[in-house]
Amino acid sequence: MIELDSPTLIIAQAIVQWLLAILLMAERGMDKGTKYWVIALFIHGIANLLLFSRPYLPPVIAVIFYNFCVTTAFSFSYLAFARLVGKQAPLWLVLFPIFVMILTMSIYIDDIAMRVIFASIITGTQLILMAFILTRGNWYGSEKLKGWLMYSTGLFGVGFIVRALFCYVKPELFIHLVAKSSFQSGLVIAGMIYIIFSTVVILLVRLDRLNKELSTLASQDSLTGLFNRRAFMHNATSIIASENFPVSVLMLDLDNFKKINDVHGHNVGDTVLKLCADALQDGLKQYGIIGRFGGEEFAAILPRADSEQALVVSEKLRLAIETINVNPDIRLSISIGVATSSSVSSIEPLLIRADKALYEAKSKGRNQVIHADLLALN
Ligand SMILES: Nc1nc2c(ncn2[C@@H]2O[C@H](COP(=O)(O)OP(=O)(O)OP(=O)(O)O)[C@@H](O)[C@H]2O)c(=O)[nH]1
Repeated sequence: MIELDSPTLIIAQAIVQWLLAILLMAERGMDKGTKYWVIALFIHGIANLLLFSRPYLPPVIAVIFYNFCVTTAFSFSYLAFARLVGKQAPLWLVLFPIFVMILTMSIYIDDIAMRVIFASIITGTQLILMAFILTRGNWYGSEKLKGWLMYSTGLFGVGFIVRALFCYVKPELFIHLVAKSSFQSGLVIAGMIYIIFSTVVILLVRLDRLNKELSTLASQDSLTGLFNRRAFMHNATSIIASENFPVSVLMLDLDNFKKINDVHGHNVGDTVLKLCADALQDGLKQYGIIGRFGGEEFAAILPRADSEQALVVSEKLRLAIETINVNPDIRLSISIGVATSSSVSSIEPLLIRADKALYEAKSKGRNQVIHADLLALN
């Protein structure tokens, strides 16, 4: 039967680290942060293998190369954590601990207590820096997960610093304690739990980020960056459901856009669409939301805007399009149909009325704003 003594656990930890690394590598399109974490796991595994084989290895490999592996693995872990919050770690912060570790291990190759003190200070500092970097930048994921990852990493870091102090004050007691298998086994098990936990957190954060990217892609018009029809309808429905009355809806359509495509080409047409979308969004920012319905047609909803206010905003938008200067041969204009209501239960009737008003604006010569209420009067 396999006993849970520390050498067995150390090998088990190496296997867990390599398995986790292989599992992460199976993911398609690994991002940089995950790559760094995979490298860290692999190197940590090598370090554990060296620790396991320590009695059979020459001191240079058993001590110096082992500690080099540990520090390098934590440097890569730091890089991975920095990426989790969208930051890039400075190179010196990655290389400096490795340099100090090799130097101190070489100097104190025959002094186990000093080796433990320096190795613990370096590892502890690296872990504390890993916890600290999580407080910077932007975290995409649950705050609870961030808290757990930050505190467990920081706690491990502080644990290593305490270990250094303990070893400095009572080296003989410390070495006796470390040699005791149950204490050592406990440390290895805690390390293993931490590694599995942090790998899961890294995966969950990545999943969260991918989800956010997907939902942005699903709601955005790829050319203009405005809401697409589906997302606009969803948002407009929420605005109406919250009874932000009176509510006004605008249907907006660029005039003679086909001519721009025909004369200047599709690429210029695309540029015009982007410029117009930016101008419309800019002009509407504080009043409501806008979406691209397709082609050169847009729709906007203005919560808590009566007819008068909607007409003022629409006129502002019409003028904004007129002043766009793509090139001297292109004169832009837009026709806008407006509809207002104080008690609708869905956006569809408003869209139909605004569309009728837009049709009227087009047939009356374009480049104008017409409110649906005027149609009813005629
Ligand atoms: N460049 C570009 N053109 C597009 C895009 N989507 C639709 N179009 C073009 O937009 C043009 C719309 O033409 P029409 O519906 O006749 O409208 P119009 O020329 O603006 O005329 P009015 O609306 O009556 O003023 C068509 O030529 C479409 O090919 C796009 O994403 N990019």
